[in-house]
Amino acid sequence: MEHIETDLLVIGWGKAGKSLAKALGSAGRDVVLVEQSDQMYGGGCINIACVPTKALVHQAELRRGESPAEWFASAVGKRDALTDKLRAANHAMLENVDAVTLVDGRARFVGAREVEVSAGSDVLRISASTVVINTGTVPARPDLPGADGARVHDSRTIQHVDPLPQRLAVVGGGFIGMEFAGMFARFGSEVTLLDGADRLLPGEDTDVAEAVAAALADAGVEVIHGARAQEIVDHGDSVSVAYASGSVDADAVLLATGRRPATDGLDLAAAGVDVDERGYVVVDDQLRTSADGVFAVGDVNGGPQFTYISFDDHRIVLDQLAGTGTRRTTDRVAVPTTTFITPPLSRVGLSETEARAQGLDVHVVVKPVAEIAAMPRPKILGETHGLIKLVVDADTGLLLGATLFCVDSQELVNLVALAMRAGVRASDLRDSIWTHPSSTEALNEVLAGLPR
Ligand SMILES: Cc1cc2nc3c(=O)[nH]c(=O)nc-3n(C[C@H](O)[C@H](O)[C@H](O)COP(=O)(O)OP(=O)(O)OC[C@H]3O[C@@H](n4cnc5c(N)ncnc54)[C@H](O)[C@@H]3O)c2cc1C
Ligand SMILES: NC(=O)c1ccc[n+]([C@@H]2O[C@H](COP(=O)([O-])OP(=O)(O)OC[C@H]3O[C@@H](n4cnc5c(N)ncnc54)[C@H](O)[C@@H]3O)[C@@H](O)[C@H]2O)c1
Repeated sequence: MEHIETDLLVIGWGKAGKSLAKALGSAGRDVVLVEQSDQMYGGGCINIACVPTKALVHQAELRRGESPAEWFASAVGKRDALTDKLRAANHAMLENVDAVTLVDGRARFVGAREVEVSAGSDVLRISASTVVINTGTVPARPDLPGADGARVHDSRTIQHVDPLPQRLAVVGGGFIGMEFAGMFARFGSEVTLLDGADRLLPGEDTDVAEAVAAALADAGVEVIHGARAQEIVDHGDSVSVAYASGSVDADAVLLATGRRPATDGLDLAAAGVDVDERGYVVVDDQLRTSADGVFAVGDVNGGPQFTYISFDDHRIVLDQLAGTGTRRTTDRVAVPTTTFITPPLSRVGLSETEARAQGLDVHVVVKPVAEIAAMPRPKILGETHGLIKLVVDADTGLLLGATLFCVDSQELVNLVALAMRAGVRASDLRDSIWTHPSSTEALNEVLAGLPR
């Protein structure tokens, strides 16, 4: 059996792993990166997750005319062309670094910092001074009768559903459920979203959840709350999803009920790597596992599941391998999120409910987007759903949090997050000069509601 020894072994081509491989390989350190699928070069984000789904959301928003199925098929073609291009670019990016060796196959630990990689009948043994586990997550199929039926999809397979389902039942009202529900409604499917909770976005303020529900309803999504799916029945030419108080008929079902760590067959125990009760690799605030010299980065370590968090994970590990060794996950402040419904829902910091629950003295300013006179951009784009809400510390005048449910919010939230990190006062954002017509200029008007 061939045996390779290397400085750094990366298992899985996730965002953190590829960034580490590029940085250390370019600095001349020997790196081996193992990826199990040639369809996943570059990792989940560019192949099956963030980028292709947002390409589909965009195509859905552009849809005009009377042939939903044709539009969808063409959108999927554009999606595939984009991912093919990105996958090739990602492969080239690492292939062109002399010190990086790319290995196709599935890795399995056989000892401390030692793996075997199988690709067909070939087996390769790799030992490394440092190992980085970056294997990501996979959909967590709920334990429901009928969940493995032919008409039942996860977030990956639904992107190639053929034909476009006339009726789609989406199970789960989290990030994936809401994004796909909104997208398929815009493609022309009749969408029913079943969610186990009493209302959408149970962690958000009521006015925000109501605004999101209104936008989804206007897009044609029917949301049924308190509907925890119990059984899926395939009727041959259709499918139904049963919950405690009823059932919904559909042509296809999307299960969007969360994800689980991709550690099957990795034999983490052989490396002395501990996992928690959900199977995620246990790490400290510098992403070190229980095994010396083994790190876990990205979704598999149980942290927030976002590409930019995986990217920041790479910075923390890189800092230990080639820097000062001081960077930690606890350094993260004001980390924003965006759910790509239409318009996008972006959040950073505390909600009003969270701030008040902490006993903070706050000023809250909020305005429906349609009523923000000094922000014509949503009217220009013809998308005036949503609201903008900011929570400000009454004592310091500093921003504590923001909910931006409006066009361009995936950009605007980054500016607000930076302001929070840099200690910029809300009044400075209110009094700043912003370009026109932009979405940023909403800050002039919405923050004008603060007491002077
Ligand atoms: C539908 C969807 C939409 C999303 N949209 C967004 C978004 O808009 N914005 C955002 O920030 N995040 C989004 N996310 C989350 C985001 O995709 C992940 O947080 C991100 O990809 C981080 O991944 P990672 O670094 O953990 O590794 P991944 O990108 O998951 O890569 C892990 C790699 O490891 C490989 N692998 C697994 N096991 C082995 C093994 N034993 N041997 C070899 N290789 C192995 C896998 O094939 C895979 O290529 C979305 C997720 C989904 C599912
Ligand atoms: N825009 C983005 O950044 C983005 C987009 C997609 C995914 N992601 C990441 O991927 C992760 C996984 O997304 P997800 O949507 O699968 O998980 P999630 O945890 O966000 O949501 C799962 C939802 O399913 C519901 N649920 C669970 N079992 C159910 C059942 N039997 N019947 C009805 N409802 C049920 C839960 O109440 C919850 O609302 C997210 O947490 C996020 O980190 C990010």
